[in-house]
Amino acid sequence: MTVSDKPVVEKQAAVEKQNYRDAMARLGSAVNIITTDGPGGRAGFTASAVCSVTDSPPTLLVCLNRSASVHSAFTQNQVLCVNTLADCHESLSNLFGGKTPMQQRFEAAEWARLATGSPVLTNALVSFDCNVTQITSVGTHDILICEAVALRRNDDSHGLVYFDRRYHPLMRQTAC
Ligand SMILES: NC(=O)C1=CN([C@@H]2O[C@H](COP(=O)(O)OP(=O)(O)OC[C@H]3O[C@@H](n4cnc5c(N)ncnc54)[C@H](O)[C@@H]3O)[C@@H](O)[C@H]2O)C=CC1
Ligand SMILES: Cc1cc2nc3c(=O)[nH]c(=O)nc-3n(C[C@H](O)[C@H](O)[C@H](O)COP(=O)(O)O)c2cc1C
Repeated sequence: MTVSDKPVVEKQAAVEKQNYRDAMARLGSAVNIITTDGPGGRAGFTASAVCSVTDSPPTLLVCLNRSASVHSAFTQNQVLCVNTLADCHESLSNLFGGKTPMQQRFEAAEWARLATGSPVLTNALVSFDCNVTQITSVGTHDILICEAVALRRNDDSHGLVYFDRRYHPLMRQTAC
């Protein structure tokens, strides 16, 4: 039997936007509510485009569409909190991912503050309170490079994954 070691690749002149989104929908990711407060006002939005960059200094990145209504608040304030959602937060994620007025988004949950003054979701799986240290534009989005200055964890919560355009609970292994 002959086994080809070459993967099957569909040749295309260019990757269409819709094909790209359909492909990206197959990458499962954590869901986060990114918040800010300061001179630019209080704001928050749902984001799956969040990634760890380096632990020295502790740095993550957040991709934010420049056409989002929250964009100017984040670039003016230069601080943000990444609140990673737990399995109970599906409706909160939809609220912060839609066209809902800002006050209505924040009224739906309880918030605290850590070092930067950005709203910290009290029952988030984990919260990273950050200073925005660099902003780089790529295509439609700004990549916000963020240095964590305070952390808060809820070690008993289960996780939430966004995969195939739906939310899925991710259960923590419990001792038995
Ligand atoms: N990175 C982003 O800006 C993301 C934006 N969204 C927005 O949330 C809404 C619902 O999304 P879905 O139900 O997942 O269906 P969808 O078909 O719009 O997106 C499928 C996947 O493509 C990627 N994606 C979507 N819009 C993108 C954008 N403007 N820039 C870069 N990547 C993008 C994401 O990985 C997303 O999970 C849409 O309006 C979408 O634009 C969702 C996920 C990520
Ligand atoms: C599951 C999910 C993930 C999302 N991820 C991102 C993201 O990573 N970056 C982004 O700019 N927008 C993302 N969005 C879209 C924003 O949440 C949405 O555009 C934001 O609420 C701004 O909307 P507004 O202009 O009505 O305020 C996502 C939406 C959903 C539902």
